[in-house]
Amino acid sequence: MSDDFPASVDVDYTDGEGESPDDYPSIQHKIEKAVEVTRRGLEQYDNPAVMWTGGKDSTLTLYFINQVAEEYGYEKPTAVFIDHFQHFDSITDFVEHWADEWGIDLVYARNDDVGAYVEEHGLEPGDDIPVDALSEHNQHHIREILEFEEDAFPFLLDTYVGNHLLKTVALNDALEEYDIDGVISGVRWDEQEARADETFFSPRHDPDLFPPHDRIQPILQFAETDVWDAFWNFVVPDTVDAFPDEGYIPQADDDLPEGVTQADVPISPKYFAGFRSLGSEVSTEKTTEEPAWLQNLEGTTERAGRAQDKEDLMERLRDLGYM
Ligand SMILES: Nc1ncnc2c1ncn2[C@@H]1O[C@H](COP(=O)(O)OS(=O)(=O)O)[C@@H](OP(=O)(O)O)[C@H]1O
Repeated sequence: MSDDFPASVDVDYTDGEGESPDDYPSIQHKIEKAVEVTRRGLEQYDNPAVMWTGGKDSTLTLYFINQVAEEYGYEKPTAVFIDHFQHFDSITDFVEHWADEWGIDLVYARNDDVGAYVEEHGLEPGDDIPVDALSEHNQHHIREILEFEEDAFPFLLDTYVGNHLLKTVALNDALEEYDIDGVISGVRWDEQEARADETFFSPRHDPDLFPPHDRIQPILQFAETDVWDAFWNFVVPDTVDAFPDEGYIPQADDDLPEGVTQADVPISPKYFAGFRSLGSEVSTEKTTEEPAWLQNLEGTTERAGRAQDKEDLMERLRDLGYM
């Protein structure tokens, strides 16, 4: 990144302040804004990276990145997948396949020190990890930054220590290793109260907490239902030759146009099987077998079962650098 970051970057940190999805009345308005933010991000940052999980939000974000990079001739940013050791198996096949298809350089960020302990002791999610078995770096985060005083913590993502070590520390280390100045992510205003006040460009400049960088958030203005609209009307028709150009919304998991299979579309099979979100194997529940986009999106919650969302946990995790 540039030596004089953030002075080298010309973005409006207040863009999006006080707004909600309703301020963008149609899918066209939402897409126009996503393209504008993505273009500015690719133009202004020396070394942006996209945070990609194979989930619908980050895959939609990556679609805008691909479009903008191809149209305006920007280099495609590296995609960072934070491997927290509790993903659904099928997710890595999915990201590897589409990274290859779209010519994306994909890297994995991991907290290797925690990973080594988990592997060596054959831990299952929920088992305890003793603090003193970890590296100084991790112990510094646990004691000084999180101010956690107990001797052990559970190997679980949706907890204060687990989420911070497995995701935020892994992310921070990757920011440093790859010298990333712009983190492009797929967070949305409507998915989590703690994200409702985010702006399209959001500073993370405190060097005591993370390597200084900005967050670039092109799809804040998409509600869950808009994400699916964008997939079936734009992303899939643009990606799959045999898919009708005017778009089509499948009414069941096998209701795909002639000549198109689930493997052809850049939508994880988990959504076809009824998952609404893909957090982790242990924290994500599905409530029905219906494909995600056909469910009662407005009347039920997208993040059923995420302990992370309880009380003020998400807010505290975000203050320390989580997405
Ligand atoms: N493990 C990992 N690796 C890379 N990038 C990640 C990761 N977790 C979150 N993100 C980024 O944040 C976006 C929103 O995440 P989620 O709300 O689905 O995650 S979570 O509920 O907090 O686990 C998410 O988009 P989606 O996963 O598509 O929703 C990513 O852009």
